[in-house]
Amino acid sequence: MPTPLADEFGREVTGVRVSLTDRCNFDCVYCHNEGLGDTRGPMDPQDDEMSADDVVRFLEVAAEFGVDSVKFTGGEPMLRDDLEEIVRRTPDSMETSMTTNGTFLPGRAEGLVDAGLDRVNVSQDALDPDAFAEITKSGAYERVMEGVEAALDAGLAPVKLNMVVFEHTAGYVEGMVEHVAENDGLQLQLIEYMPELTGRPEWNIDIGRVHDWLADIADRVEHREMHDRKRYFVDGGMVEIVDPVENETFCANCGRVRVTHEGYLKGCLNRNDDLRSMGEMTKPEIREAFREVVANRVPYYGEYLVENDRGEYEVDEKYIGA
Ligand SMILES: Nc1nc2c(ncn2[C@@H]2O[C@H](COP(=O)(O)OP(=O)(O)OP(=O)(O)O)[C@@H](O)[C@H]2O)c(=O)[nH]1
Ligand SMILES: C[S@@+](CC[C@H](N)C(=O)[O-])C[C@H]1O[C@@H](n2cnc3c(N)ncnc32)[C@H](O)[C@@H]1O
Ligand code: SF4
Ligand code: SF4
Repeated sequence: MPTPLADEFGREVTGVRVSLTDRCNFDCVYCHNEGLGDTRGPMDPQDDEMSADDVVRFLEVAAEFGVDSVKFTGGEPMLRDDLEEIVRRTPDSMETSMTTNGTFLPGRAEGLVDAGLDRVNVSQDALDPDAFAEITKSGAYERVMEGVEAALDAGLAPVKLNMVVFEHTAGYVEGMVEHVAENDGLQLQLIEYMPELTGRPEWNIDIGRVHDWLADIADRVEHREMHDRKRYFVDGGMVEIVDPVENETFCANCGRVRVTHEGYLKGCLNRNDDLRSMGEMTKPEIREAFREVVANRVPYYGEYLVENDRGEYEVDEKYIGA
């Protein structure tokens, strides 16, 4: 395996997150759409989306640089009819995973596994259909539950359930922790609500309290290398906390480059001032662009944003207009 590229903060890039579309059949109230804003708009295929060839060309270059995992996301990645083709053509050296709202997994999960999908995360913010409908602006609760079943039936266990923890869902955390403890093949990922790209800071809840509660009831706690995330083991279930907000340790352990649906390389979820188009690039040009994007990556909290005397984060002057 080639040695991965590292940025000047010593962060090796071993993973890529590829947004395959910014279209979506849901309209979740909190959605950051991987840093690109609103998902609302037409649901038909759009001309601005990377073709399967473009995605594969990029992944082949990333694999040459020792990137050993890819996450397909969106928008809703399963709105892409050529997803199976993309997964099939993903370099074998990469662990291939996807984050989806789950509605299209029934009928397609098995084909995706045949194509080489290794893992899936399904977003499920509550076990209550009414709360679910209110958050996602959709009535597809049953369909999502069927999607989780389809993924398990296709052999994708453990399936991670993604739950964004914010004002609307805080009351459902305990039930979700019990749910994954009681059901084999499920894990829970509690994602701190990120207000950076969506506004509405009033929806924040204190994720520290969730950590404390889990630490009290957990049999065991582990730290994952990626982002130094904590994993709590509760009654046989696994609960991981994703807490990137104002978390310098999280950013210091961040080793992933993103690609937007339009084929822009993006060094950080929270930034849009470092985008670099791959457009019609040839492989040698993509290699050069990838090297540059990695070289220019900086931890968002702690470097791009620094804490001032009042305890607020502000952009370090050296990055303004850079
Ligand atoms: N700020 C920030 N948030 C992230 C990062 N990675 C994941 N997140 C948040 O966590 C959400 C869920 O991530 P997923 O796409 O399900 O997957 P993951 O947790 O990154 O990866 P796995 O656990 O390996 O499946 C993202 O949409 C973000 O909201 C990151 O590098 N930075
Ligand atoms: C943008 S979605 C794309 C994939 C797919 N449509 C889905 O919902 O799983 C990826 C993940 O980001 C999470 N997410 C979206 N907006 C967020 C926010 N403001 N804060 C924290 N997580 C967020 C979602 O819950 C989902 O798990
Ligand atoms: S399903 Fe995913 S992409 Fe769609 S609105 Fe919800 S979080 Fe955003
Ligand atoms: S640097 Fe921080 S905010 Fe940016 S993608 Fe990495 S973990 Fe997320």
